[in-house]
Amino acid sequence: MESAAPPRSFYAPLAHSHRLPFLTNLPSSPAKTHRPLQPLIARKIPSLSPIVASPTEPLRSHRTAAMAEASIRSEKPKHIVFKGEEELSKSLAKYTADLSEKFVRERGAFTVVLSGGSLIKSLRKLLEAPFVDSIEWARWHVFWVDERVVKKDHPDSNYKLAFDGFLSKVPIPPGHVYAINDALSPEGAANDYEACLRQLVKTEVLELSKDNGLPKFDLMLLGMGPDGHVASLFPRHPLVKENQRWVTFIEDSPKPPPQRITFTFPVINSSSYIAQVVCGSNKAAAVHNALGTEKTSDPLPAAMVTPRDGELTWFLDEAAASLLQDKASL
Ligand SMILES: O=C(O)[C@H](O)[C@@H](O)[C@H](O)[C@H](O)COP(=O)(O)O
Repeated sequence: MESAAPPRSFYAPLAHSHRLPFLTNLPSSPAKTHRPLQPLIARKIPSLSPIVASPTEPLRSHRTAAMAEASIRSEKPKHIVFKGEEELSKSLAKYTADLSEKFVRERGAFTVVLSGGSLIKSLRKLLEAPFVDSIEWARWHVFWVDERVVKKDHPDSNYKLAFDGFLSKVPIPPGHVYAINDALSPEGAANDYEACLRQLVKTEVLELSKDNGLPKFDLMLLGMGPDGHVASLFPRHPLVKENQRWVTFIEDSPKPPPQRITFTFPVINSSSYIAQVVCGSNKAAAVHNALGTEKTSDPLPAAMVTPRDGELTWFLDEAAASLLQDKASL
């Protein structure tokens, strides 16, 4: 039995009680957004297994056309439940490092898409041994699945969140960190970001899916809001149906701030690997709803994450998984 969809609004206005110090030297151009703080470390890690506790095939490459077109899933995606966020973050680091090693070996680059929110904190184990020393950071290319249209030094900026908590601590080349142009309107920033992606296809940093001509990111790291939104694609918002644009914009986001840009579902679902990282009891109802297999005409955005030819894994803590039937934790 499915739980009812969570109520429409979970979002009280944000209190900006403690503004963080302004960052300096953060140009608007996507080509130069980030300063590496450490020398490059390029030692390869030995071959590692694809992921812990993998109950299904590592990569679902033989999905039927009908399955690929489905807007809601017809099978239960892989999910892993951890006792707590600490255990989850260790596994997420290994999962990410393994995929980094795989894609760097296979094609010399690793395209990683970040979201905002608590995900960034859950990436902290990548900053520790053995991962910090073994990952080929110079081969990483970092994108955002969604971004708030604010200046890069604003406390609401997903770029700032990721820079302060993660990117400033690893030697990813500045030109490989693709932040939005924060001088533009939401529409302008979405157009600019899409143009940036199209340019990266030309230079072969980004691959295209052979079957649908959309960019195929190696790894997308998604969070989920308590209302079941992913990226800036919110329940019952028309943008969840956008299927022409790669990147679009929203000016009435129910979660503040209202102006954002976001990848669309066709692009999200063209990824090779997607990790849906969710912690906390306030998300249990949405997790239960999204991981259900019953078809509904009004699926939560989180249930619309259905990679066409890739692998989706949910990383859950016990609290987020508390309403699931099969919630044995690692
Ligand atoms: O910019 C944003 O608002 C995020 O990208 C958003 O999609 C986030 O990932 C979820 O709201 C989960 O956030 P929490 O993990 O903080 O709940």
